[in-house]
This record gives sequence, C-alpha cells and structure tokens, in this order.
Amino acid sequence: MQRIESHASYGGVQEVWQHESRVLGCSMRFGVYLPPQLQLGPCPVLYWLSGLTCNEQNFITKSGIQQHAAAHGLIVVAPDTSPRGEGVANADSYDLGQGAGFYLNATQAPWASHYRMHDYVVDELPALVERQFPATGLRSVSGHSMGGHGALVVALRNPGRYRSVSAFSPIVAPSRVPWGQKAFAAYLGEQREHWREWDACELIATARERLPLLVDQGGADEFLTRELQPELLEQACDAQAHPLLLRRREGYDHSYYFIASFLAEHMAHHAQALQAK
Ligand SMILES: N[C@@H](CCC(=O)N[C@@H](CSC=O)C(=O)NCC(=O)O)C(=O)O
Repeated sequence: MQRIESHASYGGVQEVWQHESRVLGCSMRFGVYLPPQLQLGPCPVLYWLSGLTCNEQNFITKSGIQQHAAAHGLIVVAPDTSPRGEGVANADSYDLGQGAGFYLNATQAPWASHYRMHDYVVDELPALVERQFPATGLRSVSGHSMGGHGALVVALRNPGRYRSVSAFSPIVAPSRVPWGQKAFAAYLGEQREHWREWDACELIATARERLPLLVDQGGADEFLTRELQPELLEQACDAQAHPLLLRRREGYDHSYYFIASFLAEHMAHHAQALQAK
C-alpha cells in the first residue's frame, strides 16, 4: 500500500493511496480525506461511489467534499469505479468496462475474473481502511449516478453494514434503462432473473432493513427521462412503505456543480446517523 498524493485541506489532509486488490486482481487507487478530528480519536467513514467515466479523482477534486468532512469529523473514502489495467477486460464505450464497474460481481466472461466491485467496496476496501487509518468501524455510503445506484444496492444488500445511505441522480432501475440493460447483459448474462439481485427497485421489495433513502435529483438532468427515472424508485418505495426522501431540484443538471450545491445537506444527514457531531 503506497500513498501517492497528500494535500493539506481544511485542517485535515486529502490523500490518494494505491494498493494491490486481492478481490479485483489488479492495482487500485482510492482517495481518502482525513479530518482534523482524528487528532482527538477515531472517526467514522463515509464511502463515496462515483459514476460512469470517473476514477478516484472526480469527487475529491470537483465536489468540495473536504470542507464538509472537516466540519463533521468524517473520514471520506472515494474508490475508483472499476478494476483497471492492461490485463483487465475493457470495452470501446464509456458505459461498459473500465470506468463502469456498476458495483456488482460479474458472472460472465470476460468480466468475471476482475469485475467484483461489490465485494471490493463492501468488504476488501473497508477492511483495508479500518486497518490503515483510525476509523471507528461505523460506515455510511453515498454516490452519484451509477455510483448512486451502487450506494443504494450495497446498502440494501447488506443490512446493518451502513448507518445511512444517500444518492445524487442515481440510476434506480437498471433492468429497465439502457445503461443498466447494457451493463447487466454483459456482466450478468442475458437471463434477467439474475439481474434482480443487483437492481435497487427490485431489492426494495425484499429488503430486510428499512434504512431511509435520501435522494437528490436535478430537474434539468440530461439523463433524467432515459436513464434515471426516479419515479420508479418512488413507486417501489411506496409499494413497500420503504422510507424515501426524494428531492427534485429544478434547474440542476447531472454534473458535479449539482453535487457540490447539495453535498452539505447529505453530509449533515450522514453525520447525524454516524453520531459524528
Ligand atoms: N457521455 C458522457 C457520460 C459520462 C458522464 O456524464 N459521467 C458522469 C456520471 S454518469 C453516470 O454514472 C460523471 O460523473 N462524469 C465525470 C465528471 O467529472 O463529471 C461522457 O462520456 O462524458
């Protein structure tokens, strides 16, 4: 494990680390913000899952996360979005392969040998973070778009593992939209019954923990009607009385300008759940 960046920020430090992932079978990078409160003792961790085309840099350089993490005393970990490297399968499009891991465990060739992002973000990365940094073992998760869907799915699939979950402009029903259908057919195969266990709207029906979902969605999002369709999440939650706070933000698009505008509210939500302050 090697630290490759370190920048003082808001009294803490923004770092980037590289390590060999046993689960993914390749070298991986993640960003970690270490807040000033670590001088007083261990802090809880928020995991951030980024969207299509992102790596560990997008969130830490574009969102302004550091000021909020420092205000609440949260460690924030932002991994890459897929396995990477010359020996890792890839595709010619931005929405499949490297940069588009969808936070699931692939079962189909040529993806299955490296694409195990669910197990990476749920198990391997937290174990590594909690060994390497003074973390309390309390975790929350958030993300954007493909990563917003990833946050919803890892929380729904792993009851008790996260104190809170939130998402910006998430894909909510991948089985029913083009981004998800393309990725799931490749990673999981054409048999749609195997898709259900990786689809947030499907998982709401069988959830064993009714962890409240906080979702913000821009009204001027260029992907709103084709890929995101938040009304499908509303319907799934209504049907099960699953708690959902979905806020539509008129005029906002899909970009990090939107995320930066409402990140303070998500961080306050997670900090309260983590009893960080
Ligand atoms: N065609 C676009 C699509 C890429 C894009 O918009 N990526 C978003 C996430 S979309 C869903 O997961 C993103 O976060 N981009 C990175 C950023 O820093 O804004 C393209 O190829 O550009």
